Amino acid sequence: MKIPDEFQHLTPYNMNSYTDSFVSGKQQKYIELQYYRDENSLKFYARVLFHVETQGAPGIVHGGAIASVLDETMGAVSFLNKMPAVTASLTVNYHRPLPVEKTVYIITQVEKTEGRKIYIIGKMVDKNQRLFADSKGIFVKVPNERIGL
Ligand SMILES: CCCCCCCCCCCCCCCC(=O)SCCNC(=O)CCNC(=O)[C@H](O)C(C)(C)COP(=O)(O)OP(=O)(O)OC[C@H]1O[C@@H](n2cnc3c(N)ncnc32)[C@H](O)[C@@H]1OP(=O)(O)O
Repeated sequence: MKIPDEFQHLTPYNMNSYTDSFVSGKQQKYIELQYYRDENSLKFYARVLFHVETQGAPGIVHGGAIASVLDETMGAVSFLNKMPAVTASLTVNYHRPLPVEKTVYIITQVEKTEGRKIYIIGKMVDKNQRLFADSKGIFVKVPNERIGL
């Protein structure tokens, strides 16, 4: 199935359930973000629109903004799979410049786990399946109380 069709079958995540995040919280006005869950898979999804305030070079979304959203969407997939974890390492490949004010879609998934390590991958594409960035990271499971749960 292709994005964004795939999103039509997903459950929108209640964005008011946690509103303190720098990336998705209520204080953040420059990135429009909606998360989605798929009850039947280990994937997590986001629809994202970066406003002009997130630009680095004129008209182009700052790579750090892209990395932040990928990081959180990757972290969220581990939480939702009941593996609270923190980012230990994150690699982002930027395949083409992302214009501001353009809607893109993120899919993240757990690739494998090894002890406390969770290997997570992500990708960001537009509605035509053009790849803007992809990512991989190692997240390390930590006790709930370490992250305020
Ligand atoms: C719920 C949905 C809501 C949706 C809506 C709201 C979302 C709401 C937010 C939710 C999602 C958060 C999304 C953002 C996620 C962050 O941004 S987390 C913040 C940034 N990251 C951090 O602060 C982590 C800082 N680092 C640390 O705390 C510690 O170094 C670590 C990573 C816990 C590891 O320390 P440790 O516990 O002492 O463990 P250690 O024995 O050193 O390592 C364990 C294993 O990991 C490996 N490892 C450690 N570091 C590395 C590394 N850098 N590279 C590779 N391997 C490593 C070790 O080699 C070891 O491997 P094994 O020997 O077991 O094979």
